[in-house]
Amino acid sequence: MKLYRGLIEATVQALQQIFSDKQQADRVVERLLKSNPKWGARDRAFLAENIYEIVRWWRLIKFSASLEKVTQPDHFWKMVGTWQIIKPAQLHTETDNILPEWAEFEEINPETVLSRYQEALKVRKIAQSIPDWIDEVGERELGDKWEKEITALNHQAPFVLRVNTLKSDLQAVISVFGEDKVETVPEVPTAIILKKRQNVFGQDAFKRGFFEVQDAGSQLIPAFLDLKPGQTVIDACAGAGGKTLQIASLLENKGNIIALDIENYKLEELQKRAIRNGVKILTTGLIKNDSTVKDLVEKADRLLLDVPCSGLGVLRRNPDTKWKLQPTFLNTIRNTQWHILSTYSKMVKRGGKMVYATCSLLPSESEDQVTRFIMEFGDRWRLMNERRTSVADEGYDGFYMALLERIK
Ligand SMILES: C[S@@+](CC[C@H](N)C(=O)[O-])C[C@H]1O[C@@H](n2cnc3c(N)ncnc32)[C@H](O)[C@@H]1O
Repeated sequence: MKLYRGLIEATVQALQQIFSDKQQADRVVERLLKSNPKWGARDRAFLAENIYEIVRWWRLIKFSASLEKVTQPDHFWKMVGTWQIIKPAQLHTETDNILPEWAEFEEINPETVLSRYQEALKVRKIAQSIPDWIDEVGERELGDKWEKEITALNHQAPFVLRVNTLKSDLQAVISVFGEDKVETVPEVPTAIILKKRQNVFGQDAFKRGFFEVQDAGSQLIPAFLDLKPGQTVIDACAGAGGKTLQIASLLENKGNIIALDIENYKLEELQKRAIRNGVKILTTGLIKNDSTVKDLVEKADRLLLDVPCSGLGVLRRNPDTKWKLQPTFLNTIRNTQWHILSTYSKMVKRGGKMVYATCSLLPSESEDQVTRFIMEFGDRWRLMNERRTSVADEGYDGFYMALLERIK
């Protein structure tokens, strides 16, 4: 595709906001597209993809561009120009890689770039474009599996919908897009993969609550809770409620859902989504201190702990996480996860069940936390089932889920 100056300027600006101003990539892209409604579908797709791919391959591009740091506007231009040169090889596309004769690209020598790129491919952490410390943690915790997972995490994620069975059904949502435009997922009966990315949020079917956007692997987590209509379910880290809404579907709108979080704006968003989804059994509660949890001791038939985590399992969707995560955050978040697991679990009734889930590939945030829990509380709890989804082998995002039963 011919490079249009306006689009490349917008790309440079967006990257400055992400890397210099530390803004979230998805928000930057969303704002950029909203503030330029006249751009056509092709330009919008080019921009979003170009920005995400540059963020994903930042370290590889920086090496190919022979840049030590990227702080000044000319560095950002060099990064964007360098990406256009290596993009066909990196993404196996047929796009040409000849740069326009713009002053900002004058100093880029394509031959040097391509030779540096070949060198980069020999070193995993540069070829896979990850910080040293993430490569080290990944290898230490996952061993041989790390390389194939991180390789898979560097591909664009599929675009997946969850059919809201409170308002619609699989066939009806498929017909909104057309049989030939979608794929289904045998293991996940409410998941539909759109073969081509598109803006679904303007669709009438979305506004009427027939579907939500949710990865198929994520849809396995509420299903893991072994839900029955009529139960009281607490979703203790509900966020904006992707999984809460699915829980309501699985309960067939019968019973009670109490959705908690420490961030009020997320619960407000959940309430809006719940109205769109036709959810009638939801109460939300802001966790301000331990008393919220104390008031709910032994109230839940089912508890979902979709705990905050490193997000390393969803790097395909949030590639900027690689650059924003700090090693110290891992320790802090493991402590938070342990606090949530060891204290929030008291909200489950005797005979009730809970699911502990993360979107991390790391056992230290997942399996190890559950092992510690069973070691400390094994007289009251038993581990019933555990599942890890593989990005490389199954194509889902990388989730961990454990189903535990309170026996006493
Ligand atoms: C992985 S996200 C949840 C995603 C959500 N369940 C969904 O499906 O969309 C983790 C959530 O935990 C919340 N959180 C962080 N610390 C918490 C705490 N101590 N207690 C409860 N929620 C917490 C965060 O605000 C965040 O919304």
